[in-house]
Amino acid sequence: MEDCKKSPSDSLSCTDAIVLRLSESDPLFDKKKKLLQSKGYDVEVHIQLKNASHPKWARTTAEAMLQISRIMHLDEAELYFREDDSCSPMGYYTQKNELEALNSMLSLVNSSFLDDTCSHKDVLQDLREATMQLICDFGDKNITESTVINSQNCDKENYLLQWGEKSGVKNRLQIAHIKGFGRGAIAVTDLKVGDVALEIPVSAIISEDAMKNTDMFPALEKVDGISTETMLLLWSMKERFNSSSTFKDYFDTLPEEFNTGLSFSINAIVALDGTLLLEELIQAKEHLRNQYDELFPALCEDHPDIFPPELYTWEQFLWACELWYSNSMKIQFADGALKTCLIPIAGFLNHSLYPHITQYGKVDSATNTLKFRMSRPCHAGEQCYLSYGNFSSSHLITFYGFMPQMDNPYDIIELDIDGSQDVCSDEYDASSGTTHMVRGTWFSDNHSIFHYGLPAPLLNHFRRAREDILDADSPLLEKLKIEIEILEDLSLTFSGMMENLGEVDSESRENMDWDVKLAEEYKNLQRRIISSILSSCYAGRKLVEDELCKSLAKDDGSPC
Ligand SMILES: C[S@@+](CC[C@H](N)C(=O)[O-])C[C@H]1O[C@@H](n2cnc3c(N)ncnc32)[C@H](O)[C@@H]1O
Repeated sequence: MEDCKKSPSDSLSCTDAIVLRLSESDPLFDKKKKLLQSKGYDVEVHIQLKNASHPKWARTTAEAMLQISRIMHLDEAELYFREDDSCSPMGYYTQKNELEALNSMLSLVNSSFLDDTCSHKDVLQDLREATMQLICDFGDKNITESTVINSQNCDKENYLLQWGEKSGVKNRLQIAHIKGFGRGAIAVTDLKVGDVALEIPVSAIISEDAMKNTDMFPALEKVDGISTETMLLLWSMKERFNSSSTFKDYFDTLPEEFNTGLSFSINAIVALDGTLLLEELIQAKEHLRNQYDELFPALCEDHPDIFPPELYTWEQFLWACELWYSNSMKIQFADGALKTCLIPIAGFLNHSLYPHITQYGKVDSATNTLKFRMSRPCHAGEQCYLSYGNFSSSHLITFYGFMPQMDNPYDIIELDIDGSQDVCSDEYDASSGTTHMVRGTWFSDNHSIFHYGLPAPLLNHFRRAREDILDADSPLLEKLKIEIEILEDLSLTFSGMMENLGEVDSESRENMDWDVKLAEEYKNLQRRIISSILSSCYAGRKLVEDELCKSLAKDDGSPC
């Protein structure tokens, strides 16, 4: 799941201003700086509280802060696909970016509020309300379908909740079986922005500390080059069968099979022919098999009492890999240490592109607990979602075994084009030197001529490649001809990709095994993305040809 990330903005508060500041340690600092500057902002923006003069100040200021905060929270792909001229002042990049941007504003306002030196509490209160209102307005525009919930009896899960209560867990979630999700967490009461849905004491978190107190640790320490994560994984393979484990109730809730891409059958792998996921899965599995072969049977032979061979088979190793990939979280502890952990109860939270909880990776040093705070409201009875990260469907299939139901803006196809030559001089230089990519063109609002719903950095890359035959003063006619060439080249590339995917499987999904079904769904998604690009190229070509025709008619007076 998602790493605990340092916020891209180091924002400050002071007595009479709120300061939004882009952190210099942000790996995308230069690109974001240019984007901010192109919109008339600096990397540090002071919001003067004493300027709050008119009744609409709070709302207008919150909206302006949001524009800045959005940019500060963009990731690489969001930055690449941003659309300047189509983005209305209140248009958002992705739902996750919007929530992060709004919540970081809220925490900034809240921390100013707690600052005793601040003499503008009434203004801050208005700003807080305006920000909360923006979160609610955004929620109203993005209503997620209510999920059919089957609240069956969950004995093992209930034991775990009881164990949690005894261990000091504070919980406002109930566990239920949800169609299409396995188990999930449901809000017991209405949860507001900022409410803590779940609070787990550090003592109830499974981290390397549990493993370091066992007789396994001294043996593992001697293994050359072994990582702490691998030690922990090997520990969990045995601990799951330990009837006196502190975490027995947690291990009892884990499934016998995880059904991630790592356990795809050969039929599912074959079904992925023509997709990049095929290669990704094969490589991931090969990597794990090599890792297993490096450790076993050697460890079992050297320490049969610590590593009983029947617990350390390849199948059990793969199960543990799937457990850690699909359920672990990277947590920053109070001493600053970053550790990969399993978190009982929090492990029931499913992923969404429009999550309720976005920031959860840092232990609160005052309480020594991990808090799962709401970034948007969740009504009683609704499923409460987490964000596992900005992952593509191929990553989610490989390591989690599912594909999001909503359109995923992180489903990108990277193109084998060298972008390092893109030394920038135009308005799109924020993306120079990056990998070029495409995604479903339905995400774009701008399908007009010279845009076509395709990413500007990609189009500009191709335009630059033809710079020797074109300059800024070239006649429109020449420019249009080049546009046609670019669209033709793109059509050719993507037609080839489409052909590689082969015919659509006509077999009914009902009769397919889970993995073949998932593989087919993934392949259909790839077809849909490529088809949208081909349609955009086709429609774009028509637009350019019409323009070309008009331009020729103007030049020689003939009718178009
Ligand atoms: C951390 S666990 C969440 C709890 C899990 N549903 C269970 O029953 O134990 C992660 C797993 O939940 C499932 N999952 C998470 N988000 C999902 C989603 N949006 N759609 C379908 N399955 C999801 C996947 O099987 C994933 O590997």
